[in-house]
Amino acid sequence: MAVCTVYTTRSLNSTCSISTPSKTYLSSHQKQLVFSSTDKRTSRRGSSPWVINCSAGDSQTVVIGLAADSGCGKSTFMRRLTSVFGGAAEPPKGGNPDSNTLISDMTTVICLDDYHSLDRTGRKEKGVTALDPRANDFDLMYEQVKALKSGIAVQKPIYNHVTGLLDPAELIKPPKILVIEGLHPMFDERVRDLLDFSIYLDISNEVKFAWKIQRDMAERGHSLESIKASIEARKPDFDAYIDPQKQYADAVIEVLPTQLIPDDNEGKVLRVRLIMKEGVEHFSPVYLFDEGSTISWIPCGRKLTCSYPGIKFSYGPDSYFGNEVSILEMDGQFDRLDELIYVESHLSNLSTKFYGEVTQQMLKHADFPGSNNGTGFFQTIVGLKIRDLYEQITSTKTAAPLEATKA
Ligand SMILES: Nc1ncnc2c1ncn2[C@@H]1O[C@H](COP(=O)(O)OP(=O)(O)OP(=O)(O)O)[C@@H](O)[C@H]1O
Ligand SMILES: O=C(CO)[C@H](O)[C@H](O)COP(=O)(O)O
Repeated sequence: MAVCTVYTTRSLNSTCSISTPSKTYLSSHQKQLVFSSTDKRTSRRGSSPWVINCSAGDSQTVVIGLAADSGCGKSTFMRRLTSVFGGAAEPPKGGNPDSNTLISDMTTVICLDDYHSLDRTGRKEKGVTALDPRANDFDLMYEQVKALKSGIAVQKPIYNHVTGLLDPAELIKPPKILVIEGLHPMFDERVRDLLDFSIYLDISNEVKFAWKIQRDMAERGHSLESIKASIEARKPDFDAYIDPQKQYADAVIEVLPTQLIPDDNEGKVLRVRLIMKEGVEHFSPVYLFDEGSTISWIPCGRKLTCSYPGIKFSYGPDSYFGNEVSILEMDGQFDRLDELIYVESHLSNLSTKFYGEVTQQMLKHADFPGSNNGTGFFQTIVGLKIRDLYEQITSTKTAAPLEATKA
């Protein structure tokens, strides 16, 4: 006898069904569907013939993908994003203290490291890195993201970064906004197709190295040689499996060394480019002064304090992996965050709810890495665009039945 429980956050008038090869079990008017059958379920990691479906109720899970290599600012970005929606993001209450999941009122952020199919020892034995698709279970990732998007809770595995082992699973309920962050959110076509919006953090090698040194030497006690060796060892797989995902992203935040200081090798002043795909549903790219024009702007004058090497903005249309894009670029850093309002007031399509909201968010998190340059600025803007996308998607869904009635 097999017993299966489906938790759904869909409305009470939604219908859930589970199809096995021999029968379809149907349940309506229930938030929790419990059923039993004599069918045998195949292993969780095998190709399961059980298909679980819930009809759309009045709730909707919007799925966002965030891809980047390790140590490239995903956690910092997530903290900025969840702050836009309000409330604190915390690990599941009473669960595994080493859980990688962060839950707030509106958002649940799951880390795709949890879909590593090989633990640290397993990878060592097989001679593969965590970036290698063979070390990850994309079938399970797809099944579970699809279930959450359909309003069904899942038992997600946990990869424990402290022990390097795969821990017992944790229950993840469908949130309003599900963020899947990690190495491979856009690698598998099936998972990619589930994303309502995708972001890639493209940190150039020079900058990645500077950040790694800062964190792993200062905070984790690693040596310079071991950091260099770890970056070199990951590079072939990074180039093969992680980097190519940027072609699918709706927005890319590219972080490069500054061009304002000739031959700069400190990596402290950054040139950051926000590459925004045109024609993405529910997403209108931000622009500077005049949409579609090519602009170069040095705002350092009476209203913005700029010490050496100053700040330079650029904006214009471009092409990226054959796609039409708009690129907003900022090279340099802010001296005074409160003056950011001057820059904000020259940008359009920011999806703010009130004048100065970007500046307010930046001031709120002035202590986060990147708050004085384009990384923090553009991450905050993307956070506001995601809020807008969520509001558009959910309002479209709730408006749809009305339209049908009218017709
Ligand atoms: N915008 C930034 N400017 C300067 N340094 C940054 C920035 N973002 C991140 N860093 C540096 O990189 C480190 C890693 O950042 P973060 O923890 O956000 O990355 P991550 O991608 O989540 O890493 P991991 O996957 O390894 O957990 C930070 O401790 C900080 O030193
Ligand atoms: O690329 C990574 C993503 O965070 C990690 O290196 C990967 O998850 C393996 O983790 P660990 O080094 O803790 O075994």
